[in-house]
Order: sequence, then structure tokens, then C-alpha cells
Amino acid sequence: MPEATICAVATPSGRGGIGVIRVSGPQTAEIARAVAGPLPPAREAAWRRFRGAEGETLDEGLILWFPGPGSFTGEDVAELQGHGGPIVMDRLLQRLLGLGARLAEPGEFSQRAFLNGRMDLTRAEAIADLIEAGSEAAARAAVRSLRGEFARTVDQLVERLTGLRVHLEAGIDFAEEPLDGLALDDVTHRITALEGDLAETRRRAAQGQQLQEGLTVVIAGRPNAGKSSLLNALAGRDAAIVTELAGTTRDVLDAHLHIDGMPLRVLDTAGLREGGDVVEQEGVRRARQAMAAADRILLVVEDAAGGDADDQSGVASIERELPPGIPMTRVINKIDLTQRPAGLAGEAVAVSALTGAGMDTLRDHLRGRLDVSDSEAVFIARRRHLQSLDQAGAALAEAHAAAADELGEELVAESLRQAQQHLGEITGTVTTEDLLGRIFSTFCIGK
Ligand SMILES: Nc1nc2c(ncn2[C@@H]2O[C@H](COP(=O)(O)OP(=O)(O)OP(=O)(O)O)[C@@H](O)[C@H]2O)c(=O)[nH]1
Ligand SMILES: [K+]
Ligand SMILES: [Mg+2]
Repeated sequence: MPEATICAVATPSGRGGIGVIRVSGPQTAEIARAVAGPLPPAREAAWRRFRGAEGETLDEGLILWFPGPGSFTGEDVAELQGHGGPIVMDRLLQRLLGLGARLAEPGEFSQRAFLNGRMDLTRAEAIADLIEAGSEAAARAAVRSLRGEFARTVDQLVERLTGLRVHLEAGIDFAEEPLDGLALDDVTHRITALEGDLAETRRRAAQGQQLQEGLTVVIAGRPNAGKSSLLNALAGRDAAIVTELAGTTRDVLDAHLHIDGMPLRVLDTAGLREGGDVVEQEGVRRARQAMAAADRILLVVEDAAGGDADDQSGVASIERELPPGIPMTRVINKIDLTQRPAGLAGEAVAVSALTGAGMDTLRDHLRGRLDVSDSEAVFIARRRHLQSLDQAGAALAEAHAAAADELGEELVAESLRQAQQHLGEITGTVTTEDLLGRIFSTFCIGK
């Protein structure tokens, strides 16, 4: 079946000086000629009038012609740069549709680029990540992935795995005798080295994923301390229900927000206390689970005069039970009731979630504590990459164990094959339709 010719507005919606429509596919040349007359030389801009079905002028602007396979998608591509108003763009699109093109799905241009071998998956994803980067550090890391550094690192691991497999499988197929202990020692040695380098790659990718998605901050504390109010104040909207009833929040709620461009995932949780009904107890269990997985906990306490003696001892017991090793910031809330000055109070931050006093200090504090380092080595990465790296690591560990226990080359080779498969999913040398669909559908239209 011949590929459809697709088109989409590639610039953001709304009014702008210039709007770009991208067309890609086998009918591109024919469609572009019908709208804009003769095609200019490849990759050179030419000024043209864009004409409707009756020859009327829809707009005027530049046309660029990128014949395949040396184009973004690998197919014939044209770009029409017109005036960026929504009506103009829409009329031009309608004209292209009338000539036989169809609207592109989200990410379809990038997907075609991938399918035509113009780029590997990590690069296609890096384009989307670069566009959505919330900070300069994230943008730099995306550019690193876009230049293929992540893919090259993964490819090198795959090459070494292949070498090892060839070595083993040649032994399996042709040797009369199984590999002796000495040869297996050498294999174990090489697997250990691979495991180390895989772990290092994972560390760099995990940092990139944090740059992209932000760290997770969990708001915790006694019932009614003002946790949901604090989430709303940070998010700048009514994300969570606030009432004067203790035990209002039962589930874990999450909001994604930015502080000066730094992405952050903030979770609101149920107030920690014993007792309550089944629902509340489940809420408390989930709160503890969220706290254990947090990058930082914000422990909300009512300002001294606000909380009663029972509450004070409750807070003390929460502090004793905080999951070990997770950094914590104590947030003293409701200072509007006690006239305590807003801002830093020793190690704590004093705020009023109600009036907003002290919230800027809290934001600065979080920004200072949570900025992920932007070392030269970080690649932008996604959850799916980390998952594949983990699976490859687990398969390597199996190969290692099989080699060490001299369980036979077949078992070692099979585990190595699985490790290679998982690494292949990252760059897209091993893919399924389903995986591709999931990846590209998260892109926006026109990419
Ligand atoms: N005066 C004052 N009241 C506040 C402040 N923050 C929250 N409150 C009030 O305290 C009550 C409880 O607030 P929530 O945000 O629901 O507290 P919570 O910790 O989420 O409560 P649970 O979900 O029930 O554990 C509500 O009546 C809020 O309006 C504050 O800074 N000052
Ligand atoms: K409440
Ligand atoms: Mg709440």
C-alpha cells in the first residue's frame, strides 16, 4: 500500500508572523505544484503565491522543497511558510486536503523519519524532549541525545554483547567439547565489565530523566496541617480538596509544576494518624508508600500555637518514622494565625498556605535543593529507556550467574541474547508496532 501524503501546521497554534505547513509523502511534489507553481531547487526558498482551487490567492510566502531521501522524513517534503493566522493556515490546510493529502497524526513525521532510517528512536524522542524542555539543563541534555550520544553508548554495549555471543555460540555450534573453565572465566570477566558500563549508562540516563520529568516531592503530615492547601498554593490552582474536616484527603494526588522552569512532581497525601475508617487507613498506607519513594518530603506542621499538645506529639512520632535516607524539609504552616515571620526559620520554612506568605522562600528552597546537576555526561532519557536498561541489567546478571556456575554456554548465550534485545528496544533496532505507537502518539501534531 503506498504511503499517504500527510500535512500539518508545524508552528504553534495562534497568531504569529509566520506559520509553516509541512507536507510529506509521495504526492508532495504534485500537491505543492498545484498550490504554489513550479518547485524551487532543492533546499532553496522561493517566494510564491499560494492558490486555491479556483486560482484565487489564499496567501503568499515562501516554499521550500526537500526531495527524499535527504529530507527530515526521508520522503519528499515541502514546507509552505505563510502568514501565521489561524484562518490563513486553515484555508491552506483545507486546500492541501482537497488535493489528496491527509492530516498527520501526532508524531507522524518523526515516526516516518524513524521508519525510513533517518534517525534512531532516542533521537526522535530527543526532538520532542528538546521542544518541551523546561530548563536550559534539560535542553542541553536533549541536544546531547539528539546528536546521538545516548544511542552511540547503547550501540557500543550492544556491539560488545554481540561479540560475546558470537564467541559463545561459535563454541556451541562447532566445538566438540564445551568451553572449559578457563574460557568461561574469560566470559564472566567480560560480562562483569559490561555490567559496570551498563550501570554507568543507567546512572547518566536516570539523571536525564529527572531533568526532563522533575523530582518527586511528597507533602506529608498530620491531618489538617494544611497539606492540600500547600499543594494548591504551589500549583497555583485548586488541585486538591480542602476542608476543615481532618481526614479529607484519602488518595495520593499528584500535580506537575514548574519552579523557574524546573519541572517538579508534587504529591499530596492523606494525613498520618492511627485509627480512622478502612478508607483512611488505606490512604495512610499509600501516603507512607509515596513517602518511601520520594526524592524529598515536605513535612507540614501547624505553627506551635496552632496545633494542640496531641498534635505536637503526633508530629514527633511522624518524624521518628520517616523513611530513612530521604531528605526532608519541615514546613511550618498557618503562620497567619500566630504572626510568626514568614520565610526561613532555622532549617524550616514558615509559610501560610492561606495567604501565600513565605511561599516564595519555599519555592527558592526547593529550587536550591532539587536542581539536578547538569554535567556534560547527562543524556535526556525517558522512563521506557530506564526500564529497558534495567531489564538488560537483569538479563546480564542472569548470564553472569550462569557463567559463574558453569551452567553451560547455551544458558549464558540465551541471557545475553535477552540483554541485547532489551538494549535494542532503546534505539529501535528491536521494536514492536505497539511500542512505536505508544512513543510517537505522545508527540504533538506537526512533529
Ligand atoms: N488560617 C489558616 N488556615 C489554613 C492554612 N492552611 C490550611 N488552612 C486550613 O486548615 C484546614 C485544613 O486544610 P487542608 O489543606 O485540608 O489540610 P490537610 O492537611 O490537607 O488535611 P487532610 O487532607 O484532612 O489531612 C482548612 O480549613 C484550611 O482552610 C493557613 O495557612 N492558614
Ligand atoms: K482537611
Ligand atoms: Mg488534604
